[in-house]
Amino acid sequence: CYAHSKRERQCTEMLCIFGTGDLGRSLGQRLLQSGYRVVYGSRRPHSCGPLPLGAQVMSHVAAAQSARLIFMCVHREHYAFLETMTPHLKGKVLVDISNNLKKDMYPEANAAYLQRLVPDATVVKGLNTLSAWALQNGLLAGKQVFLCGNSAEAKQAVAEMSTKLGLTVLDKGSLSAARELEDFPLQLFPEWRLPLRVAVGLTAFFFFYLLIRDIIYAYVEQGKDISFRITMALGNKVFPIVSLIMLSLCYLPGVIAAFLQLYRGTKYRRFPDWLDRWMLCRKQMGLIALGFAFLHAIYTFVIPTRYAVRHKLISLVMKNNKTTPFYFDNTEAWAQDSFYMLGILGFFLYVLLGLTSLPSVGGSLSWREFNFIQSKLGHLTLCICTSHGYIYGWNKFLRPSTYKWYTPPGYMLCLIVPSVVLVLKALVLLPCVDRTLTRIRQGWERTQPDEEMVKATNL
Ligand SMILES: NC(=O)C1=CN([C@@H]2O[C@H](COP(=O)(O)OP(=O)(O)OC[C@H]3O[C@@H](n4cnc5c(N)ncnc54)[C@H](OP(=O)(O)O)[C@@H]3O)[C@@H](O)[C@H]2O)C=CC1
Ligand SMILES: [Cu+2]
Repeated sequence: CYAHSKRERQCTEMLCIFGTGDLGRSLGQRLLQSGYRVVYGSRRPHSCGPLPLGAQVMSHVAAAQSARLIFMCVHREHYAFLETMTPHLKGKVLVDISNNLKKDMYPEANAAYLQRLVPDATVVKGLNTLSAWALQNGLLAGKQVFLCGNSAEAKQAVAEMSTKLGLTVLDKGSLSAARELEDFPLQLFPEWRLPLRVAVGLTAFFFFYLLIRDIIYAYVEQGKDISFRITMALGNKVFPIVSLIMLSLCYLPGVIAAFLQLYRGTKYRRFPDWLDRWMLCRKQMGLIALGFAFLHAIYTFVIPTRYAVRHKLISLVMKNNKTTPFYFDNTEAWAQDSFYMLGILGFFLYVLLGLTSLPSVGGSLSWREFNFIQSKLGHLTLCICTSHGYIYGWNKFLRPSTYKWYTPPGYMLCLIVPSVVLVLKALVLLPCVDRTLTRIRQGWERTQPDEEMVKATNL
């Protein structure tokens, strides 16, 4: 290659791929499209099937000699063949892309094993979160890949190549991180696990609670069979309750963290693990809350078409027609209309929050805009939805016409949790508290002159 500028030289750089399987072929095709030259190392260079146009194929040894960067697109089980050719791999950079089928399948990470087999080469672990499918279909733009390795220079070479393919590279440090990297593709929604468990737990709890309280109790006590309510009415109680609690749980760790920082007077100490984990799944909590709010909205829309509700309304009107005239009650109108108004507003804000949590939308906002929407509007949403809940409770249990001697504890719970969050948030927003917190978050104690230093310089 006689190109002069560094750029041109890179463009025609020769890269080597060991293995002509799915991943090898897709990666080679992608590299060729990005302007690299590609040579394959194969056990059977003459019968390895169709390869991307423009790629060469040779024996492993010959291929290794014509490039410095070698991608290992071979399963770990077959690495042993490298042992016989270690002299030809001296000084080469071996990129280990391999994955395993299970966690902890082998005592050491694949990359560590490779390094042990070929001690004179430099191993870089990475790109293993890519798939042959994504490579082939060009779904790479902005996708994040991880690298780790002991040689900064080798990592740099792989990172440059990855950037050229349109990938975003994240350096995970030395080769000892290989294990972690190999576990990434085996993860199953890790950040969704906790929120989903909480949601399922809450749903189950409130479902059975309401089943016993509303339906079984009515049957046992009054002999009334209202089991049809399981289908709609029960769900439309469970969903808003779970939604509201999940939304509060999404904002609770934020205020706890603020109080912890206030208490400690510093932001330089790590949060306890449980709080860390909780903070990391706030987005998922919020999205699940949005899902339940959606269900609640849909269930509410069909109420007027429900047989039981129509029947109740019609008999009410007939009863009123016969006896007393049907008065228009202003208080009633206020109670009902403000209940719906808050519900609609709350739901609208909910959706807005959900939209801005999408990476494509959130990414286009400035930090301040994002923070404004997620924190200020988020707490406003919580406030509106909680008020919606309070008015519901007032209509249902406390108004003179509907008065019941007690409010069900399950219902209270769904109001207590968000109320606590809101009160705590209000405390944090008090000017004096807010000022202290801002100072802590700006790391003010680090900017204070160190007393010892002052003394020393005075001396
Ligand atoms: N497929 C994918 O989407 C991804 C795969 N990976 C990893 O890439 C590696 C390759 O995967 P994939 O391409 O799907 O696998 P394939 O089975 O499709 O290809 C493996 C290739 O390895 C070579 N090979 C097989 N046996 C031996 C042996 N005994 N000695 C030397 N070479 C051998 C063969 O090439 P030849 O006949 O030319 O020698 C074969 O084509 C794996 O470690 C996998 O974990 C990582 C991320 C995604
Ligand atoms: Cu509602």
